[in-house]
Amino acid sequence: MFRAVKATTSIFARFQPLHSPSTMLPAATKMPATRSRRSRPRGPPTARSMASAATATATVTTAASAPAAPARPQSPTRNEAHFSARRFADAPISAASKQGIKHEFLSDVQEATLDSALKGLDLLVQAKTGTGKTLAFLLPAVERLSQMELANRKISMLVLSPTRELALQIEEEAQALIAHHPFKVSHAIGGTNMNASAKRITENPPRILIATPGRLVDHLENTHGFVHLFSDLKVIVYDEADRLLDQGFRRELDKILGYMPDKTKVKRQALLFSATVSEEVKVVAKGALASNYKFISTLREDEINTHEHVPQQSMIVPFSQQLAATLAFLQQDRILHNGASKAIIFLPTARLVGFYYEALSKLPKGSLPPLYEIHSRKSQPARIKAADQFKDSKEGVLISSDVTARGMDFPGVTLILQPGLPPNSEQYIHRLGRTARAGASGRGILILDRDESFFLRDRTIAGLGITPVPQVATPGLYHLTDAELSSAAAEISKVLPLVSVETKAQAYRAFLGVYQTSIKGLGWTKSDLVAAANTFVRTALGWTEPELPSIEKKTVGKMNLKGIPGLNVVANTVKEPRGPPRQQQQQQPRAQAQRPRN
Ligand SMILES: Nc1ncnc2c1ncn2[C@@H]1O[C@H](COP(=O)(O)OP(=O)(O)OP(=O)(O)O)[C@@H](O)[C@H]1O
Repeated sequence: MFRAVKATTSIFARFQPLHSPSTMLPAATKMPATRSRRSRPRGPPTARSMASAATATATVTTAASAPAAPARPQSPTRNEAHFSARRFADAPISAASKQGIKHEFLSDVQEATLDSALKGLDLLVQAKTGTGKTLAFLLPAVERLSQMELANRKISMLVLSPTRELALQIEEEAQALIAHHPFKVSHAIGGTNMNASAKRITENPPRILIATPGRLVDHLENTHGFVHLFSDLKVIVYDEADRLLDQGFRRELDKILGYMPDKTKVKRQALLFSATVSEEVKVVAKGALASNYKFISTLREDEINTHEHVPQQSMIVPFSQQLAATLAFLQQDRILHNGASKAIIFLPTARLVGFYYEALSKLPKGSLPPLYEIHSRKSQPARIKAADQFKDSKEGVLISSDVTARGMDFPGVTLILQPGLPPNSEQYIHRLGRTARAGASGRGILILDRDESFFLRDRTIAGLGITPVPQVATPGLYHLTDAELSSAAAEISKVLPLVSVETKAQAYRAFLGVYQTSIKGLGWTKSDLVAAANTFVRTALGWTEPELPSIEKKTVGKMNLKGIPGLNVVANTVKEPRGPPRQQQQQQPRAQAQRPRN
């Protein structure tokens, strides 16, 4: 088993104040600088890490309108670079692939897997978020295809992705890699026109297909000739393998594999990659792997978890103040990264994303960087547009559900905010992994109500070194004084009346739906849940109507809250509201069917 030995020095110097503030607000701050190329024990900074370091070294001046300045993080981070000393130029790969790769050194996971993958072995691979797993599976697979006799007009490589955005991102990376190969790549993802993708794929079959499971099953079952395209499949990749193998996708995966050629007749390679691979996943994964498969982890023996190198903090505030705390941290991040603050706020459901987005958009113009919103209730073109705009933005705030929590590579993200209970420790880690990618730095803050604080005692989470957000300015940490929280709360109280009643009602129902799945951990009874939601709607969402938002009888039943007093239960509407098209629902995992959509 490969276990990489990593450089222990940070590629970033500590945050250093340039000079003291001459006013109440600090004047300027120097952000982390990269170590000189000479002093790097391993590969040099890449274009991307250079770019993010350049951003990070910008001098920071506070805006006049900004709140009291945060203490400058003195970077307790030991943000390691995950690059090996092996150059792509020296790797046993084709000139065509070399031309398509823009990096100089292989990352640790690329180095650790290349030789085994080139031999055609099945692999189960675990490596930290943002360390180049995509190229680690694309490169050897493309190399092997380039040396094989391939049947004409067949798909030779299938990459499965749990989300549409990730599928498109993988396609883009594959496109760059194969630019000098005689291969084509295409996608099959939900939320797009089924007939158009059927035509595109069957009329001109790509050598590589990137697909989300739901849409792929749809094509296999309904598109004439589709199954036949896979009769010579050579490689199947499961990106975010643990997610694909969990209950939510199990049925789709079984169907997909049922349509693929018999492995004993057509030999194919399986590559399973993720940042989180639990012992249970290892057991389930065996079903997708040959018996002589290799498990490769680039985590060191002493690394208890995947992301402890990103400084993380937690803040306990009542539900009613979580939005205000979120705003205060966004403002601090803006001061710290003058003109280059890129934050993501992760929320557990589409409706709560909608509420945060609407509320924050009502703040006076210029209060925050541009806001973007992504969740499953947005149309696919709107999701793609928001993801692209946030990727390309110099500064911005993305408010998102978990549809972007895995795999998405948004450059230069400085802060991950997680208000409210994350679904589980794996999801916390993947969300956090949207920052500090490819050797860059970044931070995370988890904002919990006291009742949600049990999450911090989860075995994995407890091992991550999460430190509390101090209530006084403290070097090296984001902080939140009572005055700052009150000031943000005052700003929020002005915008809540501007948020639509429907948005608030939907967020209220989403709260009930999400928290009912965690009442055991929260130590709540069903009555406690209803009481918490009823307080939440008035204090956090600013609901001022005399009657609470209504909930249909059938929804109450689905939430297991029948007979619990305190809800405004109404009869079911006669006609079922029309759901989104079938393919748009396919990423909704079955195991979470009781939870509201994300
Ligand atoms: N050898 C390399 N040198 C420098 N940068 C690299 C290298 N390989 C990949 N990258 C860049 O690192 C970033 C993260 O890569 P990628 O998205 O593949 O990470 P990942 O490990 O799959 O992350 P996640 O676990 O979040 O899915 C991308 O911007 C990619 O272009």
